[in-house]
Amino acid sequence: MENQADSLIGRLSQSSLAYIRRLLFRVLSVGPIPNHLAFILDGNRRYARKWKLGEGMGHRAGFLSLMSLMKYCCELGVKYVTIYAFSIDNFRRKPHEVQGVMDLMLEKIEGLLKEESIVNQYGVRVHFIGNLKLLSDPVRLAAERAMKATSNNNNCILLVCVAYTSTDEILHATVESCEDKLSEIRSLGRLQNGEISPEKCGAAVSLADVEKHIYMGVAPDPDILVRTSGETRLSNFLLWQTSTCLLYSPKALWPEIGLPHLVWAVLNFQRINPYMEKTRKQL
Ligand SMILES: CC(C)=CCC/C(C)=C/CC/C(C)=C/COP(=O)(O)OP(=O)(O)O
Repeated sequence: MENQADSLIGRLSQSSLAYIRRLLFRVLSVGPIPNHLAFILDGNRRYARKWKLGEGMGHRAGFLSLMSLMKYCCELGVKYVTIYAFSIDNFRRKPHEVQGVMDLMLEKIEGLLKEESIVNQYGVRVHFIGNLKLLSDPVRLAAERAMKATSNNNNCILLVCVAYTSTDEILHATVESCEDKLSEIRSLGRLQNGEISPEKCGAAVSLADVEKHIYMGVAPDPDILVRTSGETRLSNFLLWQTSTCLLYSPKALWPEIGLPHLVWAVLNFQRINPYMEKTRKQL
């Protein structure tokens, strides 16, 4: 009886919170809503140390925050959410730590495919972005399955950057653009002696060619980049895409991030949006 009463109170408080959130989002929607939010999930290990949790528990708590935030973003009408889940440099961490994050990732990607997951409840399409060849077979295959299974969802798009760094992304896009250009030149029969200098090929490559091959080409540039734990570095994340975006670095560790941070970020975006629009037009 007591348990039933507890769960009824729990459900009621959940639904009143959801109601207050809807009202809040309606007020926020009077102003412009960002189309794309990007997050650097910093501070998971520090959170585990702060609360004397076991190793890996910080990343687990971080995943829960990610799911709540994803839900709020969908409710608010944000179309794209990008997260820096694992950088190429993170592979240099202690092997058991890398393994811990990869095991968690595999478990959570499989969880995303379940019917009751936020991805399915909110119609989220998932993209994995980065040098996916660097992932172990089970993680890469799970990522591919998730991309395929959610490919018809179009309410909101979650871009998970794994085995990603911006410099690797730019290098990869540049090489592919040069290869494209080379085969284009070859097919037009413009090669006299079968050789072309790298300088000539490079000169023929345009900005649009590179952007066609950039991993993040599936999304517009972010409007806001949030890095938690008070750090103000970009750490090789979305360098190509953040020239005009608002940066916000709350003191909260990633597992502590919540609705107030999202609301604050959106209010700041709304305050500077007229100026940002002008800068974008001048580019
Ligand atoms: C399926 C899916 C999307 C899973 C995501 C799982 C998740 C929360 C990954 C975060 C991994 C990571 C290296 C975060 C950075 O915190 P940190 O370890 O650098 O912590 P610190 O800043 O305190 O050192």
